[in-house]
Amino acid sequence: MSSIRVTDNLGTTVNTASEHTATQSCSTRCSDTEHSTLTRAQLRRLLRQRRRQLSSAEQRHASQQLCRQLRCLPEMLSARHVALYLPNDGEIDPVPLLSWLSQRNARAYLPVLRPLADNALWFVRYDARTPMIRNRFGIAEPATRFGAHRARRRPAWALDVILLPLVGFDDQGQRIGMGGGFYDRTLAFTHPQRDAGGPRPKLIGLAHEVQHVDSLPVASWDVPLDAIVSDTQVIRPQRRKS
Ligand SMILES: Nc1nc2c(c(=O)[nH]1)N(C=O)[C@@H](CNc1ccc(C(=O)N[C@@H](CCC(=O)O)C(=O)O)cc1)CN2
Ligand SMILES: Nc1ncnc2c1ncn2[C@@H]1O[C@H](COP(=O)(O)OP(=O)(O)OP(=O)(O)O)[C@@H](O)[C@H]1O
Repeated sequence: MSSIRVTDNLGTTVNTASEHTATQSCSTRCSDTEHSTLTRAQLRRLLRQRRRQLSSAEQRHASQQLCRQLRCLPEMLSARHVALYLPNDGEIDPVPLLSWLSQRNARAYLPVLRPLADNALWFVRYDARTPMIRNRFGIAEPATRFGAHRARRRPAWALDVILLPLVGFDDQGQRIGMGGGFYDRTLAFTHPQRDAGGPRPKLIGLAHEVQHVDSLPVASWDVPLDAIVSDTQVIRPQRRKS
């Protein structure tokens, strides 16, 4: 079984022993050597815990740094239709972009859990007048009845940029999300094995730098990202071959 060594910027070392397990030990910054086996679910829990532990001041600063970098990306500068998200569970906050998008006459969209329980997303137009509800995970989203009108949403292929919330990411552009597969299902048409060359949005993952690990296991359904932006850097992964 191959083992991938994963070191993150907190000094935690994770060796992924297979697609589903990872071995974690503390290196330089930890005094003791602790070994444990991490499943994908455990890694998700660890990284979610880290982002939740950031203080409000750290969150605010990270959000400012994130948005400063996003405002310089060519994809963002040319975008007319941009999907983002309202932060939850310590996610890095892209909301300050809303006023910038509006000044540029670009439209904003939010993910909405599709009502027919197929675990995929709609992207529904969002502004100050949009009626909101809480979805089954407690995240605010445009009301389902509002999004049910086709004119108020946009198919994923017709968006210019989708900003995706990440739970973890690596230098190769791999990501893990909340574990529902919502983005992977919705964006499966962009997968290198399915992509027929039609229009597709640029996929930009957003996360705090504390969610950065050296290497994540790849699942066959994972859609590759065009870029990842954290509070400190922009990563442009090499496009995966189909
Ligand atoms: N801000 C934000 N909005 C988003 C997402 C996201 O990741 N972030 N999503 C991205 O997909 C969708 C919602 N997906 C989610 C998937 C799982 C959980 C979650 O908290 N899962 C719990 C289990 C909850 C339960 O089963 O009742 C957990 O893992 O602890 C939350 C959102 C749509 N909107
Ligand atoms: N294109 C797809 N078609 C069907 N099932 C899928 C697809 N993509 C992902 N899934 C399923 O979704 C589940 C969760 O996938 P995964 O752990 O990769 O979620 P995630 O990437 O963390 O979540 P998200 O995509 O919402 O950010 C997996 O069990 C997988 O079988």
